[in-house]
Amino acid sequence: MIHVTRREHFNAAHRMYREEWSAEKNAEVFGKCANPNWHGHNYNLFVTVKGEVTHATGYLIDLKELKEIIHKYVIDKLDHSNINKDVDFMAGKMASTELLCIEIFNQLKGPVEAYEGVFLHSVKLHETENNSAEYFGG
Ligand SMILES: Nc1nc2c(c(=O)[nH]1)N=C([C@H](O)[C@H](O)COP(=O)(O)OP(=O)(O)OP(=O)(O)O)CN2
Repeated sequence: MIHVTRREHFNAAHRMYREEWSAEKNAEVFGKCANPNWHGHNYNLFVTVKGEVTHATGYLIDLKELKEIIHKYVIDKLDHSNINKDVDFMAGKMASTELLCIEIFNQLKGPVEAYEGVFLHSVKLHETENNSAEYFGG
């Protein structure tokens, strides 16, 4: 069993707030992240797949193909987007690092595992240099 990781990058805007809460409560819970002016992050995404190496190629999966999957299902939707407003798989969800990480995993699981013998192991998402979330499914 080998683990192979592809790193990707996207820029996106978001805001942490709940419509049903007052401005005061949003500010109390989310601090500067609730500011009505949207703010952006330079996100770094790490997608790890696992399985056995194919003898003939020495590959688990061609990383060019993994890149294309990540772009089609995730990056093309998120890059230069407003996560709260523009991204179909985040509709109705809080734009936190945790939920974004989980939903990216859910987007990628089917397309990655359409490759025989390839399994999605984890998705790790850095919102800032210091803040990240990692999801292993389930
Ligand atoms: N559990 C979570 N907590 C927070 C999240 C989150 O997604 N999940 N998000 C935020 C903010 O959106 C943002 O990530 C924090 O920004 P900031 O405090 O500026 O983070 P830095 O790493 O740049 O700041 P340092 O304190 O200088 O490390 C807040 N909480």
